[in-house]
Amino acid sequence: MCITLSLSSKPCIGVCNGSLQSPKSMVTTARTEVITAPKRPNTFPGSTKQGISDIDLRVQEVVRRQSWTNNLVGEVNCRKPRFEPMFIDDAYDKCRNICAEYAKTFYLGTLLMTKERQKAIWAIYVWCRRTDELVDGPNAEYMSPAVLERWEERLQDIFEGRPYDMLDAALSDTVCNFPLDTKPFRDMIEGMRMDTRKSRYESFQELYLYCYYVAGTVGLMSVPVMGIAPESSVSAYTIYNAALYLGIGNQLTNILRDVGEDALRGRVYLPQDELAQFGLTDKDVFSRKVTDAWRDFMKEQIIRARSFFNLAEEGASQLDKDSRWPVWSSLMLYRKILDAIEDNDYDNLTKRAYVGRTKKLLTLPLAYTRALSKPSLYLG
Ligand SMILES: CC(C)=CCC/C(C)=C/CC/C(C)=C/CC/C(C)=C/[C@@H]1[C@@H](COP(=O)(O)OP(=O)(O)O)[C@]1(C)CC/C=C(\C)CC/C=C(\C)CCC=C(C)C
Ligand SMILES: [Mn+2]
Repeated sequence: MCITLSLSSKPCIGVCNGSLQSPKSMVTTARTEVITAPKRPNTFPGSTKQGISDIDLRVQEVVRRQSWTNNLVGEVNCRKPRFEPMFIDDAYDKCRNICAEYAKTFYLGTLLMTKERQKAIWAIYVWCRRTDELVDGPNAEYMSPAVLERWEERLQDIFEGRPYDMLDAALSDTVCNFPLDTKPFRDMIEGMRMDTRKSRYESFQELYLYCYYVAGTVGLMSVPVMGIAPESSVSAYTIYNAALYLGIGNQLTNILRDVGEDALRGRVYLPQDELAQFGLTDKDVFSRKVTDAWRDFMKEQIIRARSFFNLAEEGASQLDKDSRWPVWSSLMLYRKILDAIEDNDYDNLTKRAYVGRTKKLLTLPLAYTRALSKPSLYLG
């Protein structure tokens, strides 16, 4: 299946008519519940040994602000367009089909969620996938700063109830049903900008920022939809952090799986200073030879990716019970990719680590069992 990206400023045929553009005033209601000040950790997982950097603080600031959106009920950020019920059902169906086609296992996980939530997650998935396709997809050669600029304007239109096409309309509807904020969406676009400008990362801090932009943001977008379990006693801030860490863990894993493929595109998403500590350079990446130094380097990278999954675990159990299964599935399946890199004796230069269908299917009931576990009282 192909996701069409229509980025010209011409209106799209048959979809964007006047009836989609009727802004309604925004109603925002704050819940009365009081959020206690989160405990401030001394170090963040992205921190260097030298301490907390500007990047950690910037990312944490976004997480803190997003955790406040969870305290909002009603039509947040909503200029509700007057969609015909059949039109909007069709729009969500299209999102559903794309999600089922591109992310089969994850799609299966969404089936347990409430109807409203699954539709919202499909709409967000499609927007993220289309954003990623701008730089990674078949039309990537047309990528330019202007394209991203236009995509960002379109995002604003989505949030203001002026969707450009059907897939956008599903997201316009979603932002009226859940307290979503534009910031993580904008930051994902910023990640695509970064990807077009940069092909090397000097340190883990730089890479951490990239991972936040392209994947941590997905975690932040997902929590307001998935919901926090009413019996959870930890702060929303802690749960949003766990979501951020799951996104980062997924992206780091993705990077480790794809080192060889990325190198063929001239890209190295590995911290240059850490490569140097193991006596390695870009040349070793491009040579596609798996040496002992490479294996030792990879072992450390895998330990770090796993540490993000460990941090995400407790947060996954704090989500609303119907939303936990897809999250546990994603966490457990991505972890298995790291195991597969080990099974390939750390050859991610010429091989793509792969989790077979049987292993995937066996993981789903295990994830389901984990999803049944109740939120613990204390998240250390
Ligand atoms: C339940 C669940 C997993 C929900 C998220 C659904 C969603 C909106 C996914 C969008 C993913 C997407 C298309 C992102 C665009 C950028 C991108 C491609 C990032 C990489 C995804 C994996 O894609 P793939 O393997 O297909 O990569 P290629 O492009 O083919 O190379 C990423 C690795 C990011 C994935 C990040 C997540 C799915 C975030 C997970 C975090 C949560 C759902 C929060 C859970 C909450 C708590 C409290 C733990
Ligand atoms: Mn991609």
